[in-house]
Amino acid sequence: MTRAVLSLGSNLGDRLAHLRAAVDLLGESVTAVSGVYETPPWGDAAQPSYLNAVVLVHEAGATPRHWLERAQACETAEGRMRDPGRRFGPRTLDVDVIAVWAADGTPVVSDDAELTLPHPRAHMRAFVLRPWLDLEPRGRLPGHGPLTELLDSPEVAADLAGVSPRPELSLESMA
Ligand SMILES: Nc1ncnc2c1ncn2[C@@H]1O[C@H](COP(=O)(O)OP(=O)(O)OP(=O)(O)O)[C@@H](O)[C@H]1O
Ligand SMILES: Nc1nc2c(c(=O)[nH]1)N=C(CO)CN2
Repeated sequence: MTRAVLSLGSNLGDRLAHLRAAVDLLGESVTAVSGVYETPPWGDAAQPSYLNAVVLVHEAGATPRHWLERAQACETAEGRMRDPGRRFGPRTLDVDVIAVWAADGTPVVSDDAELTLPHPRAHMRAFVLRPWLDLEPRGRLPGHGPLTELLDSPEVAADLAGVSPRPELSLESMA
């Protein structure tokens, strides 16, 4: 069994439908789905706001690369286009692999550019940490510490002020 945290984001088209499609495609691997949050764009301000959520996934024998492939399959299914000139630009669906744990609970650490684990920018992103906190109030980002402490850091706390719950947009029924 490997366990992973995946983040979902969308700021183009029917944002909620893209998030729902990801939960649907991940299917029975999904064990928990966070609330949906409206979040200001991070890293590239000139774009629409995002809807973000986090899912927990489990699957017997799944490798870290399996989770990357599942994430990328979701993005492809939702028509994700890459603009090489705009690293943090708008997208129909972004699915990032935030962290993966081996069967014995050990976090996977990787500096491979194809799959860096934990995700190298997750600790700076209120749009990842806040939805994850819904699911694991005592959660820890491997190598960085408790979610609560990361959310309290000045940089993340400033972004957190702009992160708004959208309870009317639940993904829960999709799990
Ligand atoms: N933990 C990870 N999760 C997802 N992709 C990763 C990860 N580590 C490395 N990558 C690689 O990053 C590449 C770019 O991914 P992508 O276009 O989704 O980045 P991005 O979403 O624009 O930026 P960010 O990763 O900061 O959210 C992918 O081809 C993938 O191989
Ligand atoms: N609020 C928010 N900002 C982002 C997001 C995202 O999912 N949410 N994803 C990005 C991809 O690198 C860049 N910026």
